[in-house]
Amino acid sequence: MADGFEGKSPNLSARPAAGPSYTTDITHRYPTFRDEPFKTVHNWLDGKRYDDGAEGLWRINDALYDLEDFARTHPGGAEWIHLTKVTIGDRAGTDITEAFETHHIGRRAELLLPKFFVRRATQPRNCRLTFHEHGFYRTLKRRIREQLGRMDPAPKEHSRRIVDGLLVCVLLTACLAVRLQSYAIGLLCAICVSATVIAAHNFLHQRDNWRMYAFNIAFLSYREWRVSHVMSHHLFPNSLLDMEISAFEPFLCYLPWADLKNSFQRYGSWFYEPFICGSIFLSEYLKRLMDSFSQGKNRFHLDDLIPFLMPAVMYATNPASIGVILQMWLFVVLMGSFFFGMIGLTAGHHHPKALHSGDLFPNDMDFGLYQMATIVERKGVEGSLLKVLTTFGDHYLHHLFPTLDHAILPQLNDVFLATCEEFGAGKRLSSWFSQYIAQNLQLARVRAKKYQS
Ligand code: HEM
Repeated sequence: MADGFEGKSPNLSARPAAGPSYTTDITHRYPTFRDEPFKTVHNWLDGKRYDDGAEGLWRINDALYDLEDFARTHPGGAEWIHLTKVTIGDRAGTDITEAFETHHIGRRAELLLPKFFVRRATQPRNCRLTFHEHGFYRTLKRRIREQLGRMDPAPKEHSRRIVDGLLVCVLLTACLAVRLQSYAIGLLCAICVSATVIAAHNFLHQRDNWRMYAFNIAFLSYREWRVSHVMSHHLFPNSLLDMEISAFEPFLCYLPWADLKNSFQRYGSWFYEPFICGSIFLSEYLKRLMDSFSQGKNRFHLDDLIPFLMPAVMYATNPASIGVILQMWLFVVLMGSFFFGMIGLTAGHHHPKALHSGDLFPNDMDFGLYQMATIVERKGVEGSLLKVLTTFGDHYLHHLFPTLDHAILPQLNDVFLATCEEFGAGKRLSSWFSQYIAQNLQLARVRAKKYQS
């Protein structure tokens, strides 16, 4: 099927004909559970298991593996492996090809893999993206691997110091804001909260480490983001599988599908979007609460207590009334969420020049070239690690190799740009202001475009 979907799908009658070698999304099947009212990570994982049909095992390319016993000793942490397998009815197992390819730059994982081989898969992969040996992604990965051997790892320490410093700033400004009952300092605290959460995101991509918990400071969960951001958004950006698109629907509709958004959604969203941004932190927590009650399964972990660290410190250091503390805390969380949302939604994907599901692109696109086509990077932060870390900067390289610390990415830039040139893939950059305008234009866009390399 070239331009339609197997299984459930929306009305695509308004789409231009794709033709035999073009497609409008990277998967064959319309993602199961995508349109459930609660866009939870558990629904996403269940839907992916159902659609991947990995025959009860883990799939990588066209082979099936049993990683049950390996999970405990996986150097990146057991969670990654556990998240990707749980059975649902007679469909089970997950295709982890993209996760495996992007999370292991060295050859250790690849050499270990045959130990867990069970059998060849009987069905083709649901995802159309390819990893050919001499294609863009694998070529770049080989060159990055060589470059990593020559690289200076010392700057990684700067990333750690930045997150530590930001955490201290959050707690200090939170206490001061309550003591002086100053909403101006509260606003400063909110900026620090947003910066801390974004900088901590660098660490949730890596092997388990304590700084990933800083991501939970204001109600988000590093564990859930390992699904909605790492496994969904990073691996399948701007596609139907991207939770950072589906989670905002029907309020913010970034896909250019005329039949899925009315004029109010296209243009009204320009005005109500800031309120949606302000509600991201709290609504994620509420969603987990409601999911726990409705499914009768506890979705909470000990680290979900981390958001209460801020009010606890406010209370411990101030004689102010509980009412004042609660008001200030709520203000900081709402404003922190607003900054986080505005920075995140304009970081690099929602731009009319970026490829989205519904646009036309080649059927067997290289994974790396697809990633390149879905990004328009915000310029103006390069050269400052603090700015890069706190604004989702260096978006191209980070998307392609998410486990690499942002601090070392500049050392890989030359090899990256040379490989891009060789494969005719250009970096696209845009200013903060034009990125904001472009994001609104993308909300309004309904006309599909054709991919051009
Ligand atoms: C869902 C799939 C998987 C994910 C998301 C994942 C994720 C990760 C992460 C985040 C790291 C740490 C990388 C770093 O901080 O540099 C890692 C390391 C590693 N993983 Fe995985 N992994 C997956 C599957 C596998 C499989 C199937 C194997 C092998 C059978 C494997 C073997 C390894 C090895 C050997 C390392 C250490 C890499 C090194 O030292 O070079 N992983 N993985």
